[in-house]
Amino acid sequence: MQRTPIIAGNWKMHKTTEEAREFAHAVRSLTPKENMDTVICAPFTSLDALVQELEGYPIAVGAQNMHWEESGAYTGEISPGMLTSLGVQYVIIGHSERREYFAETDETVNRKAKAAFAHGLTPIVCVGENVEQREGGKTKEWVREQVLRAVEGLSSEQAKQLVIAYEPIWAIGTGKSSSAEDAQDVIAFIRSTVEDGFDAQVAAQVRIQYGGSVKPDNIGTYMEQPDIDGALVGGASLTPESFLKLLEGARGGKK
Ligand SMILES: O=C[C@H](O)COP(=O)(O)O
Repeated sequence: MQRTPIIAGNWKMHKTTEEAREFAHAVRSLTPKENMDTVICAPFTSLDALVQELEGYPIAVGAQNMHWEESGAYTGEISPGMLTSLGVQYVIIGHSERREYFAETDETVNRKAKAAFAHGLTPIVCVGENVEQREGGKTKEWVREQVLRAVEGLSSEQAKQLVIAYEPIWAIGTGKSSSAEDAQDVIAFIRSTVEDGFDAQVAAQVRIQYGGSVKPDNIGTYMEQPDIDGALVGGASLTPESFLKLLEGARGGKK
């Protein structure tokens, strides 16, 4: 099964709208078109500008969160329909920073994943263990639970289109990336978990990224792994130079 690799930048809480426009100008015509999905997940305030600046170029735009309801008394929240009306195509759901600082739970992740599909958005669902869980040998047990709770109630057709990002929390923003072999091991396990939740066909199609201190000089080693279909990248996605080098490095790893 040939899966299209997907590289997504997650800008987190970085860049004004003007800075986002400048970035888009710098990268749009240089981004490789063939056989790779490229996404920038930006703060809400830059989404509209990015969609406009990147129209006709091979870079899709994603949000970093959303609410699951269509509308209502949820001060400060953004609905799925608000995102699609801008032309946003992806949404990160359940990033560990949202789970840690903003009370995101497996239940809200599941609601958001369903809402994303109901609106034609592709969810990038994040899972991953913390350092205590890793050291206690609990990584697989933990991510299995996160994955199964996230996909509960999705149809097989939806699950096939899902993107899962495996991001060990201890590797995020620390410079301590997981080895490519360790990441492959957990990601193959996540794929078998999807098979348990659905079937082998769904598991063969779901795309699973690695995230956590991915840089231009190590992305190729992840992309060489059979079950790793891309990366969710924070810090190294913030400058046009580094972002373009990531894409180059990713292409080199997936021949
Ligand atoms: O969403 C991205 C991850 O949190 C990874 O961030 P990082 O590449 O800065 O380690």
